[in-house]
Amino acid sequence: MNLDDIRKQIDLIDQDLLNLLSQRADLVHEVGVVKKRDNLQIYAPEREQALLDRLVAMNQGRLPEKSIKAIYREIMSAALALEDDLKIAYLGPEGTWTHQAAIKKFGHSVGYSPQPNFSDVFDQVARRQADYGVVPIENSTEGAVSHTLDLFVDSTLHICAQILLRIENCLMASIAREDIKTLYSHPQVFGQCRNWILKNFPSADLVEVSSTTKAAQLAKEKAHEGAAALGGSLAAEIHGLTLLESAIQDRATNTTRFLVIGEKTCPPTGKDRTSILFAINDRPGSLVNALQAFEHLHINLSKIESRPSKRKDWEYIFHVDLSGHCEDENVSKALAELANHCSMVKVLGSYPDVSE
Ligand SMILES: O=C(O)C(=O)C[C@]1(C(=O)O)C=C[C@@H](O)C=C1
Repeated sequence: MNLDDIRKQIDLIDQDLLNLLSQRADLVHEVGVVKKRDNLQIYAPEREQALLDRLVAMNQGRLPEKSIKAIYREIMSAALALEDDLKIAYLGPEGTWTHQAAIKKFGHSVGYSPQPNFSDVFDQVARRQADYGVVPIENSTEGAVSHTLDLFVDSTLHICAQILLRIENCLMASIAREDIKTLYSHPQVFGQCRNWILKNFPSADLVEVSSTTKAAQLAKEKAHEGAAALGGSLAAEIHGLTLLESAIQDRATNTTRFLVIGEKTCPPTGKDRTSILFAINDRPGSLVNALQAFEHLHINLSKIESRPSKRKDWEYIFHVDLSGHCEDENVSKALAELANHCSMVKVLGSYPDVSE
């Protein structure tokens, strides 16, 4: 077959695909009407997960899993935009890793609202100026994002999904490498690239700023002072900087886990993760006793962080992630047992335990 003949066949298939997508859009519109009538959440992570799992399992063609997921991410993004004028708040400005995580989850058809800091992301969702928010919670090299953990303590919002994003940091500048005197970046990124900085720029000044996009902007504006930035390649693209070195993070697999926050949590999917926080009574053995609730019910704990309560010196709040959904029988029993040892227990949410 010659090229023209093959392209004619592709055109016919695209016509069919578009017709099918339009039929899907009509049904999605109906879903939106029902959800609004019944006051249900527009974004349904449990349904998205089930749909993706089913498509990947039934795929017998040439398309790799990654491509099927990327295509359907955008189909469902278009669906979300058709159902409602969805707005997602994230730590801006445009081009930050949080922005990229948000796009990975919600696609390109929904609206985005960059915020200057984490508390404003929480605030926008709480005041219904945004439908959902995206915030980083931990990095595989640098650990917890403590500011996010602290914001959950007084918030009424819930976690409804998680996003895992591989973070590849770069050195970017509009000057030559040998002229660099100052490095700008977000503190988390400095932490992720600590060994590389010590080896390559042991005497450079390190200046912490609120985001990697801001760092790129400053590298541009202060180029004459020897400024460069560390961050993602999108930040370099936005501010027209040259990538002088890529993949400078100390661990190749460097990954950040982000959370989607909204008014409600997510229904069970069969493979879920639950995030809780609690404060224990100040007595010997309290923490051990509290955690034994999970051992008794064979529940795996994947993470524990402690943060100062900020109410009383040397009093702590513990943040724990566990396998299972808060509606699962063993998890709800463990949470009830936990409450006997604590002055406060709060379930932040249960959500699909995706590994990408
Ligand atoms: O099934 C739903 O609840 C929908 O809103 C439809 C749909 C889809 O495109 O399939 C879109 C958005 C939701 O997050 C999940 C699925």
